[in-house]
Amino acid sequence: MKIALLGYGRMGKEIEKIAISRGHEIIIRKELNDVIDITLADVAIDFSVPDAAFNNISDCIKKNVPVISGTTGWLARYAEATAFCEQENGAFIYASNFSLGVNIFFELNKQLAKMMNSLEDYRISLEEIHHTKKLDAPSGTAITLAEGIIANSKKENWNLGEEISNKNIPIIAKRIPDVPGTHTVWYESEVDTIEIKHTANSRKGFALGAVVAAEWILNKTGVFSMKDVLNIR
Ligand SMILES: NC(=O)C1=CN([C@@H]2O[C@H](COP(=O)(O)OP(=O)(O)OC[C@H]3O[C@@H](n4cnc5c(N)ncnc54)[C@H](O)[C@@H]3O)[C@@H](O)[C@H]2O)C=CC1
Ligand SMILES: O=C(O)C1=N[C@H](C(=O)O)C[C@H](O)C1
Repeated sequence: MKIALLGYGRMGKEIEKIAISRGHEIIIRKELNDVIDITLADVAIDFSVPDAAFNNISDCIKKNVPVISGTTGWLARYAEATAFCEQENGAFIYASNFSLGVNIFFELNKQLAKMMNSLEDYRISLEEIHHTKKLDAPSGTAITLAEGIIANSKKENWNLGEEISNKNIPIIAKRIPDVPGTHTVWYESEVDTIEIKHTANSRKGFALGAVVAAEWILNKTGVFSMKDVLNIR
């Protein structure tokens, strides 16, 4: 496949290595306001910055190039992007986290939320730890985890910080140099604690998942998720 990388930072470079090792070619490495001809690519992979993701994605959809996006922090415009994709008969996947391990962790988190739903003695909280260069907080992955709990419990919303009520899920965001991404969900009572945790050891798992998604979306139209790509049911 001929791949356009929209964003050639830490993730763009990691994706390039994996893509080449799987026999693909990187034909575009877009940074900032570079002018590119996206139609030269079979597929585009966007790991850019929150302010750029929506325009990068809509440009691909407009020009009929399937697009994978892992950029976080732009989700206020996600519904607009999916509506545009449906309207234009495009192909689009967004995932807050492309690693296989985290996508399994998402399902575990939903199951645990269902099991804990009626146990009122447990206080829930979420923590995400990332490197100090990360622009957004909380992480996209922490938001997906919180949404998974909300869909399967009496919780109604999440908030950044330690504030706790019956209805909310507090998300603590920590920034520590060089941490690729660690997410923990806690249920704490007076007598014990249940903890589920995912630790990324490097960015390789995110990059591999993004390339696998790019291979999968070729010749498809529609809005998909990593659940579709990985066939998780
Ligand atoms: N979904 C996932 O599995 C993962 C998502 N991420 C997310 O991916 C994004 C990128 O992460 P990193 O590579 O670590 O950041 P980075 O800061 O190393 O790279 C972002 C790059 O985007 C470039 N950029 C700025 N404006 C642009 C534009 N208009 N078009 C194209 N590129 C532009 C920047 O110059 C920079 O090189 C972040 O939002 C991060 O949260 C990161 C890891 C995994
Ligand atoms: O910025 C990062 O690095 C990461 N961002 C994603 C997120 O916001 O969840 C995924 C991963 O945790 C790394």
